[in-house]
Amino acid sequence: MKSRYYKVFGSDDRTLILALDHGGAGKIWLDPGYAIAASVEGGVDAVLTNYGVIKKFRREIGRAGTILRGEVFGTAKSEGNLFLDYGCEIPYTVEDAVRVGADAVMTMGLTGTRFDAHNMQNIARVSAQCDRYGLLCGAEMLYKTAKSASEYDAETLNTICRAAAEIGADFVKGTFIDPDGFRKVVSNCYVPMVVLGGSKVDNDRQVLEQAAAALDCGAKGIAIGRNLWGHKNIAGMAAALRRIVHENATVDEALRELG
Ligand SMILES: O=C(CO)COP(=O)(O)O
Repeated sequence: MKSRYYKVFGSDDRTLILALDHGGAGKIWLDPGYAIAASVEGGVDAVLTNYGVIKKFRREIGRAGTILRGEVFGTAKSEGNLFLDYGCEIPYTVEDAVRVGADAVMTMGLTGTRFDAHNMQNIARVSAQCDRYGLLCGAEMLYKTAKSASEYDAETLNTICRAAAEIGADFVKGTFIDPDGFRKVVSNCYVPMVVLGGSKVDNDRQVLEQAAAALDCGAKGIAIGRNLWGHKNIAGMAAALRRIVHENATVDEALRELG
């Protein structure tokens, strides 16, 4: 498991992850091989993606860490709300993950709905299986109710992230909130926390600033999707983020990677 840990996290215990696991949410016109190759060229540590993408684009992933998205959420054409109306299901086994060369499995810890316990049990099950095979289990911790889309106070974020660590997640992916609140959550979540990206913005500085702020509060990395694979210069953006994650560069220094 240690060697797989260091495929996902660098020797400084930090990670930059390309998140290409969105279920058809805008990326379906994208060439995954191109996005992966450019991100790896720019210096991502790991690629989080779906089973079929791993199988097809193994060459492009190359030596980067490989994180299998465990769930299949349905397509963007589904009726109903993917998160609120269905429990998460993980059709792949950890043995399947090993077979495609994954170093970790990412599970969806969607809380706040009537499927909360079901989804947490998925994490527990995958975590125990991952231990058996020496893979890491990541848990993406979200809280959504019919009323609140994804608004987090520190208490809520702390509850769900800590719960994931307690049932066996080796690292937790969560949303960045205000710095003071986030710092408390990170310090209470005794496994590494990685922050997720966010909706597409046309402002590189803003993306880099948010990454730097999260790391400054103790996050061990970032998992970034739309603002990386949706960028016109994917390799440059990955290189800029890498400077923030692994070199403690300032945002101005990192921006130079983008010309
Ligand atoms: O981690 C992520 C998805 O799994 C983050 O994706 P976005 O950056 O597009 O929000």
